[in-house]
Amino acid sequence: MTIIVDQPQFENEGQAQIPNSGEKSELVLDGGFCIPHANSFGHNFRDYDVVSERQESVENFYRVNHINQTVDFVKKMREEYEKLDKIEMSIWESCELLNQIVDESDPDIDDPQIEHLLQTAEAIRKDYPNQDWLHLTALIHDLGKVLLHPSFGELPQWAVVGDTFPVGCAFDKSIVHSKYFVENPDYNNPTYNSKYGIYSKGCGLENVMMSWGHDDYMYLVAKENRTTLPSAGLFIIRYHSFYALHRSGAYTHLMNEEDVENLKWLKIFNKYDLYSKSKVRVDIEKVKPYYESLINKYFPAKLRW
Ligand SMILES: O[C@H]1[C@H](O)[C@@H](O)[C@H](O)[C@@H](O)[C@H]1O
Ligand SMILES: [Fe+2]
Ligand SMILES: [Fe+2]
Repeated sequence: MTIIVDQPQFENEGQAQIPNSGEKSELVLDGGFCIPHANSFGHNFRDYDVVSERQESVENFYRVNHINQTVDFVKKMREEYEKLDKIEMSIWESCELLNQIVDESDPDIDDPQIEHLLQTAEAIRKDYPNQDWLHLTALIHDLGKVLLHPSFGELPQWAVVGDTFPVGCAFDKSIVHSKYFVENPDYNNPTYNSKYGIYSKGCGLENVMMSWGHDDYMYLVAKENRTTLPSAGLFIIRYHSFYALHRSGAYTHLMNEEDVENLKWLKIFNKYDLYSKSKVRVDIEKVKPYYESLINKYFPAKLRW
């Protein structure tokens, strides 16, 4: 299959690997996908400053998030959730659980999350029909938001949703509402507030501690339950909220070669994650058998969470 790249920043970076087939081919971005002009509230996507009914609460969300996401907090969360001792549940069951949850950080959507999962997955499936791992990645990318549910410790919104960023090195200006980092205890700590902080050039994102939330948690669940998804799928799950990297190009000095390859897929995925958010409903019962077959292919029947 030969498809063409239409995004300039990829032009000189060589060709991207199709993880499942092992063959090299060119990638099409937006394989026909139409990017809408406005979100479901009639505003631009990811406009965090426009006056809207959600602006104030979203800004307040980021204030609390930026103050509390510290190196110590992330270490504690990783230790707690690595145990995977909360519940046993299938992927589909967790999709249904997510239906009760609304994300307070998102200026573009206030629908139940299962709509967003299916809208993303169906949109990407249409443009990349042969990449079934990408369809499943889209379906599960936000499942880590179950952390908001009482069975998972009912974490506060600031510890589950919103954009993510590295802790242990300087907070970048491109992070949404970055002014609130001045109140973060790590902000004035010389060990943590330089460009590299506790990291080194090209150390690889897997060695970087990200702010704790649904991305890192779902990555952990998928990996520890031995998913057979390719590394690009796991990368998308783990870094899809890292807008400072995939949108603004910050923190690239921490990436290694594998990150550079995987980032190409994340950039493709992001278009569907962001711009498929709409009021158009997907017929869940109709598409369920297809996604169940993918879940069986890439995951065990029950997962430890
Ligand atoms: O508010 C949204 C939402 O929480 C998404 O799930 C996350 O991936 C985005 O990065 C964030 O901006
Ligand atoms: Fe997300
Ligand atoms: Fe999402």
